[in-house]
Amino acid sequence: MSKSYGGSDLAVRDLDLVIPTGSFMCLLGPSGCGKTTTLRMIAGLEQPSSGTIEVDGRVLDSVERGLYVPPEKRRMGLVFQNYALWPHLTVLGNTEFGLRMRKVPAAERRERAIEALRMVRVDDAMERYPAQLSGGQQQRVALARMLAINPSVLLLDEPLSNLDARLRLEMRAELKRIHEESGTTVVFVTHDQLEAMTMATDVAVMEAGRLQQVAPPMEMYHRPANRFVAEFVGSPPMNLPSGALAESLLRCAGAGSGVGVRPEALRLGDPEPGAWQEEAVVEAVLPAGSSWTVRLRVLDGELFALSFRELDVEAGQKVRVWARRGQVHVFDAEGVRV
Ligand SMILES: Nc1ncnc2c1ncn2[C@@H]1O[C@H](COP(=O)(O)OP(=O)(O)OP(=O)(O)O)[C@@H](O)[C@H]1O
Repeated sequence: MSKSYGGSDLAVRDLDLVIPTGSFMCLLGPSGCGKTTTLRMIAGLEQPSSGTIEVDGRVLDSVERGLYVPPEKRRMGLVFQNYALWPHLTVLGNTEFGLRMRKVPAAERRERAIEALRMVRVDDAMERYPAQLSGGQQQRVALARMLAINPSVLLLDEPLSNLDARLRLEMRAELKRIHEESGTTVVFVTHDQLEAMTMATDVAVMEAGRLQQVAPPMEMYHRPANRFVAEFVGSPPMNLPSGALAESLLRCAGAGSGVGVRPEALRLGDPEPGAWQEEAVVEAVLPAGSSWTVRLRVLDGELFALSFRELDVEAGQKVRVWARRGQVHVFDAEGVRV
């Protein structure tokens, strides 16, 4: 499918994406790449300009056939970044709200709401009002409200971005658990590659409205389809040198127009036979407690190396830097990984 707003440039271009039932699919990409637009089309809040959307063999949108199913008939739950809870309703009241709208009888409503609250672990605060909850608890209630309606697909648009780092980490683990427990298909929009890597069963990377790659996180990490994905996924980002340093790497790794090597693939010291290697000067050592990042000057360029063991080097020191051949990524002139 594609989407253009009012005839302007395409916000989403020829997106062809299959989201397996029960998967946790992260739509990942920089701001403005079309993630939210994609999610809103799945929800039925926007209509595609061309193409179709199908869930379980049921066509929800088909521009060509003039078909459009409104949001409330899609059995999807949508949670935004700003998950407004009703301030005058208790946690239980908020969680029951969607079921009330769907005219579910009172007893069943209560039972389903309590079950959802138990799943997100705020069942001990059912009688409280949103103002009496922490940010993380409010977020959980917003989730419970969606889980209670038993959606076939749960759509989440950066739901963790308003939380502090500690809570975000906790909620990532929680979301993962809730997904595994509920078996619901989740589509999660984020620009945070770590969020995508840690939670998703599948990641779809987008850039400028175009899908770049769909793969399980570790596959995306080890075999990025192109330069964009290689640079976007991973922290610190992949080294993508040019000039003589790139040529040195290419001489070892194979023919291509571009080359990349992840910081953690670079080692210091005696190289293994057959490895790529060069002499380097340590420019800076950046210890971070559990890891060490080193900036190296190599030929006409620089490389960041990352180690999870303490490095016994200091600035100004000469060292040998090396990497296994198989860990050097080669790209062709179009930036596609060879
Ligand atoms: N309602 C709208 N009207 C016109 N243009 C829009 C509208 N919504 C989004 N766009 C444009 O469509 C493109 C994709 O936007 P979208 O919000 O889908 O990106 P995104 O990847 O979710 O970004 P972000 O992470 O910043 O939310 C952008 O160029 C944006 O300016």
